[in-house]
Amino acid sequence: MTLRDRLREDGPIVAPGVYDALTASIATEAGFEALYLSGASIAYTRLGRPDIGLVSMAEVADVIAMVRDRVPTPLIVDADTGYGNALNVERTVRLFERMGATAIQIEDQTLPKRCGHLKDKSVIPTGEMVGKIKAAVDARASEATLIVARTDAIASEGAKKAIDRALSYAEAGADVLFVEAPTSKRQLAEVTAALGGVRPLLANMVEGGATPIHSAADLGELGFKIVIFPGGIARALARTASEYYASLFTHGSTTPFRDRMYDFSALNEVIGTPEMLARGKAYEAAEKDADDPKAEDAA
Ligand SMILES: C[C@](O)(C(=O)O)[C@H](CC(=O)O)C(=O)O
Repeated sequence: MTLRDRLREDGPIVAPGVYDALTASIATEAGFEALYLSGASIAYTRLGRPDIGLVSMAEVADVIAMVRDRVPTPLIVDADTGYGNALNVERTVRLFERMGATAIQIEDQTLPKRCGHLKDKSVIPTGEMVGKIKAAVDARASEATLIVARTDAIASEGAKKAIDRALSYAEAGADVLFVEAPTSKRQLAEVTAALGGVRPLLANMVEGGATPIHSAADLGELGFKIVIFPGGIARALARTASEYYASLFTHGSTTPFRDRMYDFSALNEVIGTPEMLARGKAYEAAEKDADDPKAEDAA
């Protein structure tokens, strides 16, 4: 089922953040029906830096391709501002779609953008963003590719103006609306009351961010259709990494940490080593059969 079809069915779609092929495959194995390729998590893990517009279009495209090579799970890709104006958006949408994005999210921040949960954000004029959404819709090769329009306007213009912007972006052709960083349950409900009947809505859960954390079930009841937990995995892994390195530094051994780690064979299971090696062997056997004239005669 395409993500577009799934959006017409009941129940919220929970899309956990991923930032590489390993996290994408582990999340898929856990059972999630869609994944969110988080720009923040790429910045945190690849650059060890904040989500302030440092990651380039080509770097994200690379990650999409590597995730796609590993899992077929629908992938919602964070394209930040589209890396420039409407013409940059065109190129971004074409490239990300080719690499395997299922949905592409474009936001209305000025450049350089910053994480929606940091202070001092600013937004471009509504008309300019409408042009960028139109460019995104026109640039996609397939109707199956969804365009997610995000507005960051709550912080600078308030919820009412952010909702008006989202309505304009829907009119421009956006398939999914994402009003970033409501600061209370009341504001989350204001968003769903105004926009729930217009387009499927996306809610963003950032642990310690501006929006109070709710479960996917609660957000589904409020009227959200997609719930992302974009940076949670980077926060969980960063904490594990700190504790792991501190333990190794103190003890000069990984043994005290062993019950919190996969061992060699457990990780090999996670990354599919036995299955891959078996496939390699099967190809070797096929190659040998093809070289062996007796095998050909027998066939
Ligand atoms: C959704 C988001 O754009 C992301 O990059 O994943 C971020 C999330 C985060 O910083 O944890 C955001 O701006 O909300």
